[in-house]
Amino acid sequence: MEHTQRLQLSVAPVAIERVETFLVDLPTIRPHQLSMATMNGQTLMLVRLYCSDGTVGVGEGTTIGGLAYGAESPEGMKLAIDTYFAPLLVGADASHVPAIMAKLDKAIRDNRFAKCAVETALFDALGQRTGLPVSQLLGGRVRESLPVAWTLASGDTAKDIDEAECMLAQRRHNIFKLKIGRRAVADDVAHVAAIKKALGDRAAVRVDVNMAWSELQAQHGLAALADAGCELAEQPVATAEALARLKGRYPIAIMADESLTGPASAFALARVAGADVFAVKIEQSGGLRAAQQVAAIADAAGIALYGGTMLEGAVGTVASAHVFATFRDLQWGTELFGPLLLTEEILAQPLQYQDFQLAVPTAPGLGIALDEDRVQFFRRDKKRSAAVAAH
Ligand SMILES: O=C(O)C[C@H]1C=CC(=O)O1
Ligand SMILES: [Mn+2]
Repeated sequence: MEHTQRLQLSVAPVAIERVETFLVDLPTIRPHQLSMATMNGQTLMLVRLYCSDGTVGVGEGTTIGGLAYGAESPEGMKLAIDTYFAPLLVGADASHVPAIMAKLDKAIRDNRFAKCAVETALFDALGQRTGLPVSQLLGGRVRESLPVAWTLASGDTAKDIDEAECMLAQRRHNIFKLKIGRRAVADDVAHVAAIKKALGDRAAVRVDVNMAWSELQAQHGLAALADAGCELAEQPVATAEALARLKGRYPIAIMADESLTGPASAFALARVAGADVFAVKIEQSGGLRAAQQVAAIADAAGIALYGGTMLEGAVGTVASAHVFATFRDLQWGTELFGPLLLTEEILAQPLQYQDFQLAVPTAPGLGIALDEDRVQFFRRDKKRSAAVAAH
């Protein structure tokens, strides 16, 4: 009897009744300097799907520096979902996640970040409906916590060393990614070498060039970085072909980030042996299942895995954590520190970062609850109307 009831529950249609999107603006704890932008704050595009069984799924779309990193901005994602996604979602059976995503893919080109936000919300609601964490819905987790790197990007060597020492003392991070590519190659190398020398064997040091180098600059830079004890360089150059030519020439791992925009690009990069490591990002991949496909391609090609971030807030970070928890191998750990870069907590219960790891939540769905008052407070539209009312 119980079995029959469960079966009915799992096949009974549940309609998406309403789609809500809004922007949340949060300050960063310090300016975050990347080669293409300096961030003083982060904007989260949150989407909520209200379903006929009372479940409400939440998802996040976030990027770096407005349109500096990619073609989708938070404002653009909101517009796309309100105008083009919502009519396709309302009335659809919320439990049929792959079918809904196929419908969206057919009607809407690209828009990977917005699709990822919607797929996250669908899985969150499905998890609440079934009592399962998103990682279980994605096939099952193989680890309960994830190593988390921290990015040093204050723009100042001494400040970065202090920040790293602080993180080591708190046992929060012992892997550091340094953002370089803004200055002359020699200056950047000196910056990295000074940090590695100060930290020694207590920490791993990696760099992210965010495509800023020419191939010739990369030849000089990678050789010098390897000598300085830097273990990995992320996207030193822009193209897959240039990455492939650099890979294997120096004793430093080459990781692809911007070159990965979903499974097809992962396949193309694997074919030219363009990287030692893939930085898998759920938004860049176009969703949670697409990120798993990118990881499967890496596995098949003998390419190692790293769990990347678009500096998402708590919702996108937890969605990523559920996905990365399902990877068979995660040789280079993750960088799921996004919420820690923000001054404000928007969850009722903060995520658990300890002993250099992030714990993957175990409750149904994403396993998190928003602090509704704080979310409402930081909503862009609420702040505007409050300002208008004051005049
Ligand atoms: O990887 C990127 O390019 C984006 C991002 C990830 C960490 C960070 O500080 O910036
Ligand atoms: Mn990167």
